[in-house]
Amino acid sequence: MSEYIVEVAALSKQYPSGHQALKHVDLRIRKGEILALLGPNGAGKTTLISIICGLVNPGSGSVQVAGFDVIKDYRQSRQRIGLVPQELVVSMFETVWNSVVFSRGMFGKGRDDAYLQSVLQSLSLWEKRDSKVMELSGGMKRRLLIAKALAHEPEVLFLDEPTAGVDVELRREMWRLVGQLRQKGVTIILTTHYIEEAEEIADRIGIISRGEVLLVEEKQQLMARLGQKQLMLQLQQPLPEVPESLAAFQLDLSEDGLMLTYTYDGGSDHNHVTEMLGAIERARLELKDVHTKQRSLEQIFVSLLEEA
Ligand SMILES: Nc1ncnc2c1ncn2[C@@H]1O[C@H](COP(=O)(O)OP(=O)(O)OP(=O)(O)O)[C@@H](O)[C@H]1O
Repeated sequence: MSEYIVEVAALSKQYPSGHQALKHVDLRIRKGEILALLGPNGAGKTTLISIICGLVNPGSGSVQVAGFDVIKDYRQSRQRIGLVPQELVVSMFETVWNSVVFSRGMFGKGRDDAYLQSVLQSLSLWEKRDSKVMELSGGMKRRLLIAKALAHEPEVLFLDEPTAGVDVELRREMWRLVGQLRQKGVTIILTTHYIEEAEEIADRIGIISRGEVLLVEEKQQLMARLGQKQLMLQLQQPLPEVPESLAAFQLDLSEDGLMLTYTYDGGSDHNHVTEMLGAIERARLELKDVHTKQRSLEQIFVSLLEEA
């Protein structure tokens, strides 16, 4: 058995308009991971997800889900996938309960009311089971989309911008659910414009720009490799300028003279923090407080896109 649940190889897609939305994309998604796909508007994320879910025809290349080709073995591969789309695609006159029953049936799964009840409960929709979709609030409709995507017990869940326009509380709730699903072994792929979210929740980060995958890397590794760190030293007494003996460390002195900042490479084993602190002591500078700051995923993302 392969350790990958989704395997995309040499995938290219040109829309009839002539727009090349994907260029030779290779991507392998591991069973049970949470992969966040980041990229600016129009980068090709939705196109990629739609091809994996069998909704858009690939131009060239191949896509397999659990070993099944998304074209040749469409039903087999699609059965394993739950998709939470960006936009609402639900009949407004249907009740909540009927719409999840329908979603389950669509993939040939036998009826299992106890399971569907647990899905609705985990999304705080059980009380609304007899309500029509049009009677739900916007946040509830979004949760219903997730319930529908989970109705047939998929192995892989795609969440395309799940938290766009969603309030903070619901967003928290969604991430809690994503965490629970992952514990059950569900693989989760999400696209988001909220990079702090990806930073918090993802195991790996993929960055897409102009139809190309720029990188796919473990989040921890990416943060360590590209995340500069800063050590900030708050002084007891203001300094008029950085002392000569500390020049080698290229410290930055704040305008009020009370803060020295040392910036170093967070991923390198060879930083000079210890030497710098020794030099501070020899210069007889008294410290009031010390704290560190790490460059965020958002800053890393922006600079990677600029480079590209
Ligand atoms: N059906 C279509 N016909 C022609 N061009 C399309 C079609 N769908 C998408 N595109 C184009 O393909 C490119 C990629 O779009 P896609 O929706 O995949 O991007 P995205 O990364 O999901 O963007 P966003 O973050 O805005 O959702 C865009 O330039 C878009 O205009």
